[in-house]
Amino acid sequence: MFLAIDVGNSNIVFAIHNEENQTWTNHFRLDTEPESLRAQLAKKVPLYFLEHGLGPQDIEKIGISSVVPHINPILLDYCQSFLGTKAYLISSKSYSKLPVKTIRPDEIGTDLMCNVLAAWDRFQQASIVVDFGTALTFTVIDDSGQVLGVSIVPGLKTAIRSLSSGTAKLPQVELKLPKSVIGKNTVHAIQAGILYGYSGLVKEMIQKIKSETGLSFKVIATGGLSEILTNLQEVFDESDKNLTLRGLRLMTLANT
Ligand SMILES: Nc1ncnc2c1ncn2[C@@H]1O[C@H](COP(=O)(O)OP(=O)(O)O)[C@@H](O)[C@H]1O
Ligand SMILES: CC(C)(COP(=O)(O)O)[C@@H](O)C(=O)NCCC(=O)O
Ligand SMILES: [K+]
Repeated sequence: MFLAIDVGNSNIVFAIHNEENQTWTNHFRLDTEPESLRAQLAKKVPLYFLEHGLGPQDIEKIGISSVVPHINPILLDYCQSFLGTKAYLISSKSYSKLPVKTIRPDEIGTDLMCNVLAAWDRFQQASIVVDFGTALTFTVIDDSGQVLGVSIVPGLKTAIRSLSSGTAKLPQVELKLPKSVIGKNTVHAIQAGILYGYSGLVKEMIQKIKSETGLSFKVIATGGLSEILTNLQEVFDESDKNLTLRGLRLMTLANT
């Protein structure tokens, strides 16, 4: 079995891929910044393995994508000592053998490269990957697999959190699309502004990317919050919460 570890700014996702029947069988999430990551790893991972009848011997290969560098040594050490496997950490050196290319390998997030690799594997054509994570990102590849660039805005939860923490009277609200765009109370006002505002943002970004490049794109949604904007379904050709994990696996296999 293959273990994918995707370290984002909010969550560390652990996912197991069964190489025999080619399915993702198990997922679980840890907070990226818990009190003590080492303690959580030592407690939660073994418990999860135990509950699902898994043991370290079941894990044949491990790949890690991380956009939170200080977590890396902790995870690498954990994989070696608890799982007995040296994990492959995706880096700027991981891209040379891939069908997708970037001119700024040292800067672009490894998660975004995983996303476009999985998109390419799926469609082999120009694509825009929209990732609804801590940040909301648009990663654009052309029809030769070249990354044309990335656009980044605060993610949905990040926007709501920053609005609440920057004001005296605005609460944190549930990420729920209200019926009306005109808020009738403070909670609805924030939900209307953020959720309808972000829907418009996503549509405008996709439109702009299309008109600026003149390309015809597949548009793929991913990320923990990709199902919040239910009114955007027609905008996406595909929605795949496992996109980053799929790319992470392909990139690890291409390099190990
Ligand atoms: N199934 C889910 N339901 C609700 N919220 C989720 C779910 N999965 C993830 N989230 C939340 O969505 C946000 C973005 O998650 P994720 O895409 O994993 O972000 P990142 O990659 O930046 O860590 C996080 O705040 C996370 O807690
Ligand atoms: C843009 C990101 C913060 C997204 O991270 P996430 O929302 O998944 O936690 C991450 O991909 C990153 O740190 N990228 C480096 C900058 C770049 O891609 O240009
Ligand atoms: K992510």
